Amino acid sequence: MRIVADENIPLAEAFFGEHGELVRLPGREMSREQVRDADILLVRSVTRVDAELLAGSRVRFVGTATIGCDHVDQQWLADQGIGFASAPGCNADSVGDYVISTLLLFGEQDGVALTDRVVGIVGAGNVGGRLVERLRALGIRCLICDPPRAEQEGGEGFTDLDSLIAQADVVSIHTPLIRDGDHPTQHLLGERHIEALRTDQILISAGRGDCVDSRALKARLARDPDLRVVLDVWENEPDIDEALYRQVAIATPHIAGYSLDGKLRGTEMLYQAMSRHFGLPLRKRLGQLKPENWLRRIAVSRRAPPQEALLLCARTCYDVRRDALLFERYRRQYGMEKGFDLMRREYPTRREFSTLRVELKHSAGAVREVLESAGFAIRAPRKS
Ligand SMILES: NC(=O)c1ccc[n+]([C@@H]2O[C@H](COP(=O)([O-])OP(=O)(O)OC[C@H]3O[C@@H](n4cnc5c(N)ncnc54)[C@H](O)[C@@H]3O)[C@@H](O)[C@H]2O)c1
Ligand SMILES: O=C(O)[C@H](O)[C@H](O)COP(=O)(O)O
Repeated sequence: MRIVADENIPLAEAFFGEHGELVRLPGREMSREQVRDADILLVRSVTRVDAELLAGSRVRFVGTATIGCDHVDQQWLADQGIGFASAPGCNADSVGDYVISTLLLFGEQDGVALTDRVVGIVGAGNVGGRLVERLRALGIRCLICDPPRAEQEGGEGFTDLDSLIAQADVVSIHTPLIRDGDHPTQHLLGERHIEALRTDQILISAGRGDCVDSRALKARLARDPDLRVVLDVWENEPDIDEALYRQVAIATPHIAGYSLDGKLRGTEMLYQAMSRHFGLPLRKRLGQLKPENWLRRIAVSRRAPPQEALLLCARTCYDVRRDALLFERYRRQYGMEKGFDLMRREYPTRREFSTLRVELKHSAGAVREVLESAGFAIRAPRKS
């Protein structure tokens, strides 16, 4: 078989190599001619997969190693009998790490404890839902706006977007890009909502760029530069609005989910789906191929102040400021459009909180509770 894969899918050779010739291509530039003779196409979110790319090709299976699927015309694939798989949840915890790093940073800057801020999560699926679990375990009050879930599960525990914006200190958006239907998310955070934000609120957007009306956001920030906005996703990536880039408090080039663990999970999920589709045996497992975190463990004593231990462990794994600084360096050196994608291609290895083993000399206590809630792997003596 001929397999065409985005060059940013790690371990594609290890997982798919035995099934045929593997051709690596830059995702944003994949053309009709390049994929015409492929049997399998493996993409990330930067390749538009539709009739224009695939009509008349030999492709029988398409996989996207991402959570988001708005770049794939799934109906067209189904109509053609082409198999399709995505990687639901693969990098959900990485996005959670990104948000927790951001909350810790602002908490430290403002001298405000994590638990003193109410966090409003818009879109509580794999990403937002898992984030809510971690934040609540940390003792943080969370509000959830997720109308499709509210409809299915009954309204209890859910709030509407207006009330969430009125009550939360942090508004964190984790919705997919949905262009039609009962609950579209394109410009979900539109001018009215953006105007309703208070200057002392924090807005985080890590779902898809089009979920926030960036023109309205730009206008608001021009009048109110103290409003803190964290943008990981943008309209018109990679050629994003430079004026907006300069206005936001933290700007990153769509890397919230870019931990090695999240990406590798995505590759393995596609391998499993592809094997099922073609009736092939599963010979490879991520456990055999995944590198260990080079920082294997960190030891914390019972005297450690829990919040300081959390800050230290979180920053040891991931600090969002590193990515904001790196993005600025790439932008200066290569310009926005090229710098945006180059940083993503050369992204330094980042590991999830869950790969850092925290050793405690005691079985229980506040430090353990906090670190476990944040998602670290705890090793402690058994309770006697
Ligand atoms: N920045 C990144 O690196 C990154 C990484 C992973 C995922 N994402 C994006 O985040 C999105 C969400 O990921 P997920 O794994 O949680 O997806 P998911 O499908 O598990 O959950 C999405 C949730 O959004 C809810 N939703 C749908 N329409 C809504 C609306 N109008 N208002 C509020 N909620 C609504 C759904 O009911 C669902 O619970 C992905 O589709 C992807 O676009 C971004
Ligand atoms: O949907 C996802 O999984 C994420 O947005 C993912 O991190 C996107 O990565 P990309 O396709 O941009 O490499």
